Amino acid sequence: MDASTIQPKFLKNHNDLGLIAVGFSGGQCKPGVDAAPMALIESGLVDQLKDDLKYNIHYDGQVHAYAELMPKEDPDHRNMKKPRAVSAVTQQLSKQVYEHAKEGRFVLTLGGDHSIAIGTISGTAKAMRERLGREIAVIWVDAHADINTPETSDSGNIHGMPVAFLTGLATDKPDAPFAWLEENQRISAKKLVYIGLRDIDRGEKKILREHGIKAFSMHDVDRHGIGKVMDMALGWIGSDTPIHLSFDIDALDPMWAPSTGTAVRGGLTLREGDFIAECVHETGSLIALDLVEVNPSLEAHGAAETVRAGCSIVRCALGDTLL
Ligand SMILES: NC(=[NH2+])NCCC[C@H](N)C(=O)O
Ligand SMILES: [Mn+2]
Ligand SMILES: [Mn+2]
Repeated sequence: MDASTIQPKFLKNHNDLGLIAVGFSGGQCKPGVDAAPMALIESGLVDQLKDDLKYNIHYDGQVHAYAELMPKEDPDHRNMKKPRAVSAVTQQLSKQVYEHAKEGRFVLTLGGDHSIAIGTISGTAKAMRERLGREIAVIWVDAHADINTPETSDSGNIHGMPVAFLTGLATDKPDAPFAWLEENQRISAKKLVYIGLRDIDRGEKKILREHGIKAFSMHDVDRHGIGKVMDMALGWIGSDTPIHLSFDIDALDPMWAPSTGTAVRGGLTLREGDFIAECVHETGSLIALDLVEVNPSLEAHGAAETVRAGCSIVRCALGDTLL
């Protein structure tokens, strides 16, 4: 293994990487997803990035639980569960991501549940607008679309809503929890691409259709193969747009990643997941990666395997190659 030979197009220093460990589980109801960053790090991920892939890692050495930000009371708001906690954490995370991204560093965020993407993507979206005057594209790899609005969600879990807030399909009134999210922190629904979908709520299907959002479901992966799907996904984005990759481990089939809160059968193989990450890396446009929803406390016998799958995805996105 050696440092990647792909020249990054939108980063300042080839090998500078900002790492943020987010031990937050408040976007859904199952405890344990907050332990994922430590499990990923303990299994050697950071050392591999440093020693094998030669990244210069900027890491504060903490797993952020944001305990100091937790509200005393957090009643439901528009059917959302723990809205103030998720809002406070994502607002703070957005600033952390922005600080790294505006220095021109790659930003790697280890979650945590997928609600944290409200923080990560808003942070890179703002930084890329300010630093390069560009809008970012988002590749969302997931069994789920996570594009429920508070009103279409059955569960009220905010990890099923981040894309609605990030695209502005959902907004909050002034003084409401998500009022902090500003226009320059949002992304365009036209620059969003999904891969791996297979469990979409009825309201979400309507949203995807009505807004013409580009989505490659498992049906498309079966029909075309992952190679063709990646060509189409990256073709849609084009070669001059910074890419934020948000990877939910439940995109993988539970055979490879059983330890996750909302597992759905019929998913990607581990190789297909790695291949997606490799292809996005090869574009040279990748500026940030989220790895979310690993929950080592679920399906405990499969936890080590799930963590290993997560590490593998991260390494591939950061330029590790088979040969
Ligand atoms: N990030 C995730 N794993 N999201 C699962 C979302 C499941 C369901 N669509 C919901 O809104 O609750
Ligand atoms: Mn999911
Ligand atoms: Mn998700």
